[in-house]
Formats: sequence, C-alpha cells, structure tokens
Amino acid sequence: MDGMNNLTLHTDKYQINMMYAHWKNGTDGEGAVFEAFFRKLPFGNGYAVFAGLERIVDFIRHLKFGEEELAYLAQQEENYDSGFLECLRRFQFKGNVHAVEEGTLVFPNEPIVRVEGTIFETQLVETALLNFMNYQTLIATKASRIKQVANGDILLEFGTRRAQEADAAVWGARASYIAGFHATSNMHAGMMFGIPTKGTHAHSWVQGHESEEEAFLAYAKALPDGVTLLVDTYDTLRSGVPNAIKTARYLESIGKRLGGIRLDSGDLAYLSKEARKLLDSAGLQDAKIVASNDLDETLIFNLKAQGAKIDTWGVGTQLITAADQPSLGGVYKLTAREKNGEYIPVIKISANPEKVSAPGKKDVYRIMNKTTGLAEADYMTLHDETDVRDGERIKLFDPVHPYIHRYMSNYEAVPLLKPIVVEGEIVYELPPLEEIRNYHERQLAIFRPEILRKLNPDLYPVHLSERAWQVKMDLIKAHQE
Ligand SMILES: Nc1ncnc2c1ncn2[C@@H]1O[C@H](COP(=O)(O)OP(=O)(O)OP(=O)(O)O)[C@@H](O)[C@H]1O
Ligand SMILES: O=P(O)(O)OC[C@H]1O[C@H](OP(=O)(O)OP(=O)(O)O)[C@H](O)[C@@H]1O
Ligand SMILES: O=C(O)c1cccnc1
Repeated sequence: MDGMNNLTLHTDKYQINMMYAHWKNGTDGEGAVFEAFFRKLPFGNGYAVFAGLERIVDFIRHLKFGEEELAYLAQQEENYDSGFLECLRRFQFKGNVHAVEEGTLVFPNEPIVRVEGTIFETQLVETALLNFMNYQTLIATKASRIKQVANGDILLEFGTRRAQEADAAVWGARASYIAGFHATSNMHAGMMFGIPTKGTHAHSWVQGHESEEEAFLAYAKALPDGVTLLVDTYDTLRSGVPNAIKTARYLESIGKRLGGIRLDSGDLAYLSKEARKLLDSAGLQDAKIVASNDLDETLIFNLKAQGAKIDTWGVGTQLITAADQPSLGGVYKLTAREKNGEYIPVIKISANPEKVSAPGKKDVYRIMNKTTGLAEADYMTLHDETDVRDGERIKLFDPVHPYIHRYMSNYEAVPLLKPIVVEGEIVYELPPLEEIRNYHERQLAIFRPEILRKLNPDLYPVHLSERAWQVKMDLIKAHQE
C-alpha cells in the first residue's frame, strides 16, 4: 500500500491515455496553457474564497512515477509500451504555475490558477488541481458565509465525524480557519496546520456515569481550566444547568471558573436565554454558552434574530459537507497551445454563450479605485498587454453585454496571479496559515458591502480587455465559418 501516499496517479485515466497518445504521436513536448476557473458562485454568494494552493503546491512538488505506479500502469493498459513507461519514470514537472493567493476573494470566469508547460505535464495535473481547488474553495466560501452572520462570535469547526472522509475533514478545517473560524475539534488538523483546537465533551461522558452531577464533577476535576459542560443529556434547565452551577461552585473552591455550557438540542433560542438567566443569577456572568446541532448560516442568523444568548457556535455537518451545495464546478480549460513554435489562442465553443471560454493566455488584475480605495472590478487581459500595467485609461465592459461600458483611469491594478512554480521550481513561499487568515480579512475590507452580503448580493464585475474580447470574437467567427 506504499502508493497510498504518492498522489501522482490521483488523476483520471483519460489524462494518462492522452499523455500516452501525445507521446505516441510525438506531440508530448508541445506547449500548452490551461486556466482553472469556475462559472457560478456557490450558495448564491457574491464571492468565493480561494483555498487549496498549499495542497496543489505540495502535489506538484511530489509528482513522481515510482516503481509501484509504473507497474500498475503496465498492468492496466497493455498499449502503454515500455518507452512510454520509461518516459514516465524520468518525468519531472518543469512547467509554470501562477495562482491567486489563498484567502483571496475570487469571482466567476476569471483564471484563479494558470498552468503552462508541455501538454504532457499540464494535462497530468488537471484532475488533482481541480479536486483540491474545488473542495477547499467551496468550504472556505461556506465558512465565510457563516462567519458573516456570527458577527464576531467564536466559531468552532466540529465536522470531522460527518465529513466525506479524512482528507475532507482536515483540509476543510483548514479552509474554515482561513475564512475566519477560530478553532477546530480535529486534533490532526491542529497538528498539521497549527489551527487552535477546542473541545467540550460528548453525551457518552454523562451517560457513562451514575449521575449527571457526578459526571460533571469528575470532568471538571480532570480538566479544571475553562471546562465547558454539555447540559442537555437529561433536562437542560432542570438538571443540566443546575448541575453545571454546582460544578462551578466546586471549581471556585479550588480557585477556578466554569468555562461554560454547551446546548446541543431543543429550542436553542429559548434554552440559551433561560440558561443565561440561571448562570447570571448564580454569579456566572463570565460562563459562555456554546450551541451546536446541525447549525448553518441561516439558523445562526435566525437564532440571533430571536435574541438567543449564544456566545460560541459549534458547526459541523452543514459546513464540512457544504450541504446546500456540495460541489464547486471549477474547470480547467486549454486557452493556448504551441503551433510551429508559437502560442495560438484556442477556444471551447458552447451553445450557451456564457460557457464559451475566453481564449489566450491571460492575466487578471483587481482594479482598485484610487479615490475610494475599493475594488471596482476584476480585469482580464491577454498576457502580453501592457496598458493596465502602465496605468493607462482602460475600457471596462461586460463581456456578455459589451455595449455596457465605461472608462477608468484613476486606478491601481493589482495582479492577482502570482508566480508559484517557475520551470518546475517552487518560487513561492507558502505563507503561514495565520497570515493567510489575516490577508483574507483584509481582502473583505476592499469590497463594497453590497457585494459581500449573503442574500441577493450585487454582482461584482469581471471584465475582459478589448483585445482579449476581440480574440474571442475572431475565434468564434472562424469556427462558425
Ligand atoms: N429557536 C430555534 N429556531 C429555529 N431553529 C432552531 C431553534 N432551536 C433549534 N433549532 C434547530 O432546529 C433543528 C431541529 O432541532 P430539534 O430540537 O427538533 O432536534 P434535536 O434537538 O436534534 O432533537 P432531539 O431533542 O431529539 O435531540 C436543529 O437544526 C436545531 O439547530
Ligand atoms: O450537528 P453538527 O453541526 O454536525 O455538529 C457536530 C455534532 O456532533 C456531535 O453530535 P453526536 O451526536 O455525533 O455526538 P454526541 O453524542 O457527542 O452528541 C455534537 O454534539 C454535535 O451535535
Ligand atoms: O467538542 C465538542 O463539543 C464537539 C466536537 C466534535 C463534534 N461535536 C462536538
């Protein structure tokens, strides 16, 4: 089972088949440019939060066909001849990767990762790259929606037991932390990424004792610093909270304070208000109320509107599975290919005009209005265009409705695609997680609140330069002819 740790074959069979066919036809060394983007924002949100780069970089760094992989391929497909396998044995990723940084707010139809290299290597990495980007970006975006309604309350990620397996649990915990969650219950995620970890206790702890009172006391004796007791096993207000107060008295006798209580069933608004009154009248104003039970952004928003006295929200299933929209439809499209030593733009035509890809190797800039300091639009150009880099007046128009346009000159253009891998060498220093989280928070501050709101947000414009648009029109015309 050594191959379990090598992710080189974490790809679709058709990629290897295409690599083989290129190799067989002698076209494997031809250059290609792919761009990864998504067409539709998840959850009806106005933005997505990019995550997944760290794992993409790690994946590329460790790409290697080992003996086990090669033996497996030989056994799977008799057409793969030994010359091809030999070529894979020597394989090293020598291409370039540009990507937006984790924590960046990203929008539909703009490249968020761009991969250049031989068709052989660029095709190989598609599947894993999309896998990491789609899942982690989805969870970071879901977490960001929850963060918005929590209004600064503490958010704990509790999803592991209901996540779609182990990788989803740990990388989902990381994505949630980037988007502003404060801690995770997953110790492995804590150890891997340095995310703060937090935990209360389960119902089994209470069930496993002769009485709730005895259970609380035993737990508090073992973990006297800031312990949180789960009060809903039998009867929250008649037994759970009074027993927690008794435990607080014990803690006071040894110079400690009760951390708080957790509610995990019933009417969380009502129970939290009543529990708050009981705790306050016992002099435990500092004890926090934690709530959990299939929470998501809609429930948290509603509970707050009902005046719930909840300080900390434990969020599991709905977050880690992105239950209301369990996938992000990010795609990886060929935008340019080498022909006779030169790169030519290529297009993917679709009956749906919004799905026709934007051809050509592109860059994307965040156009910052110098007067307001806010992000005005994202602007995609062909890679060799310099106008926007030089700060010249640019025309902003909607690529689907090009008659809607305006000009802009008082701007600063921030390039979003950063060099990550250059000729196979990692040139990007992966920032510490804390820095990514802070950067994400700063990102939120540069967008108008109308774009950030959860319900029916304003559409943030993503524009195409006139030249890039013209290339697209020319190619559509050429294909029609
Ligand atoms: N005041 C409230 N307003 C709206 N939804 C709430 C409120 N309180 C709790 N909920 C949510 O309602 C859902 C169902 O809660 P309910 O209490 O019926 O089930 P439960 O607690 O899981 O059941 P049980 O008591 O058998 O464990 C949960 O998602 C919970 O978070
Ligand atoms: O509801 P979620 O958002 O997914 O949050 C995680 C849930 O997992 C635990 O329940 P579980 O019944 O698994 O264990 P328990 O016996 O400790 O309550 C916890 O009590 C939460 O209810
Ligand atoms: O610490 C907790 O309370 C916890 C952890 C995981 C899942 N549910 C609750």
